Amino acid sequence: MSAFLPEPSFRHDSPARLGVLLINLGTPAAPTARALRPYLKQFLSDRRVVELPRWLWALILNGVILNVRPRKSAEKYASIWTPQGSPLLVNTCSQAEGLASRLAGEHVVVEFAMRYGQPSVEQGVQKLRAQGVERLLLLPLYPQYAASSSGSALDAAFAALMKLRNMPEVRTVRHYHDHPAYIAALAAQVEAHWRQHGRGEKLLMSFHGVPRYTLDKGDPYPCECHKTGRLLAEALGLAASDYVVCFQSRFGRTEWVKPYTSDVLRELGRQKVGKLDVICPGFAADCLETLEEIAMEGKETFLTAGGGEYRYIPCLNDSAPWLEALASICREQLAGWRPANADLSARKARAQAMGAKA
Ligand SMILES: C=CC1=C(C)c2cc3[nH]c(cc4nc(cc5[nH]c(cc1n2)c(C)c5CCC(=O)O)C(CCC(=O)O)=C4C)c(C)c3C=C
Ligand SMILES: [Fe+2]
Ligand SMILES: [Fe+2]
Repeated sequence: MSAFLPEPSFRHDSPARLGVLLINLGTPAAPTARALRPYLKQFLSDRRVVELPRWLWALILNGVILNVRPRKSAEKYASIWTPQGSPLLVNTCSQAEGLASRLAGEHVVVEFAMRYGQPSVEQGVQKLRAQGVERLLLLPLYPQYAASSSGSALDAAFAALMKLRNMPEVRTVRHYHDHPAYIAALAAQVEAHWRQHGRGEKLLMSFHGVPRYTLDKGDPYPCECHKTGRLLAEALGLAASDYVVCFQSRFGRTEWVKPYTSDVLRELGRQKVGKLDVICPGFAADCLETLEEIAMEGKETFLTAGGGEYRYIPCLNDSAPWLEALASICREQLAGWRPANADLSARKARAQAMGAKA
């Protein structure tokens, strides 16, 4: 039997179609310990995510984490689950729909996939191939590059491509942390919040953390987070003392990049900050880490420490400025591929002209 997947039967002489695959992290199928276990096993077995020696990590993961964490995480997921499902899945799906409708007139098809869980990256690649996509843009939805997020998403896409006999041409967006359209969409999100609720005393920007050793080994992630923070502050006209960049979601016992969001929230509470605005610029879509850890737990930490009002600003989700930004990021990458399409339309026009003569 062939090692390669059968090719979909589309016409090879039709115009080369462009495709975009949006890739996000993934989410369990249900907010239950039963669904969390395989999801966490897949996620935490990724060697891009945990870099401990394999044998040691297998002992810790199977012996401790997978016996304890699924139940605890399931409770957290249950607190944010919507009637349509996991917020991350719902938001990513509507981003894909919004992007597809913006690019539909440009012969570009869009699918989304999840690095862990469903719909898988392999399914995403196959769906695009089945629609005749010969030029494929891979777009991990993480604005800042980390080996454990964007790197791993691209690994999964390349692994899926390895199984194809007839590979498409491929481009990747490895990050967009300083893209003007992304920064403008974030600024628009904060400004809309300010218009509704008034301006807070400080803007806290919380990014997902990574282990400190990844920075020491050359991962650019924390630097990209700081750059996003600085550019957003500039776009909003904030002074250095008006905002703070910090890192959330610490996992395990090793040191992660600092300052930790929980420590900063406690400190700002102690300082009796009256109105704190909180945004998570590193998450394109609201999810467990933003809705539970930041909007709920973070609020409690701040208020318990003596803080005043805690105002969580939603992620970009399917806001119009963000979908426009996403479409621009795609168009820039797809641009170099267009001349070939133009050739094809010229060929089509010639064929039509010849048809008209006949
Ligand atoms: C084990 C270490 C982890 C690293 C490294 C890590 C990096 C990382 N993660 C995201 C984005 C998300 N992570 C989410 C959940 C989540 N993250 C970890 C661990 C690491 N992440 C765990 C164990 C979990 C599962 C939930 C839990 O049990 O607490 C999510 C939310 C998913 C959802 O369904 O809502 C996102 C998004 C980035 C961007 C990143 C590196 C920069
Ligand atoms: Fe994570
Ligand atoms: Fe978390």
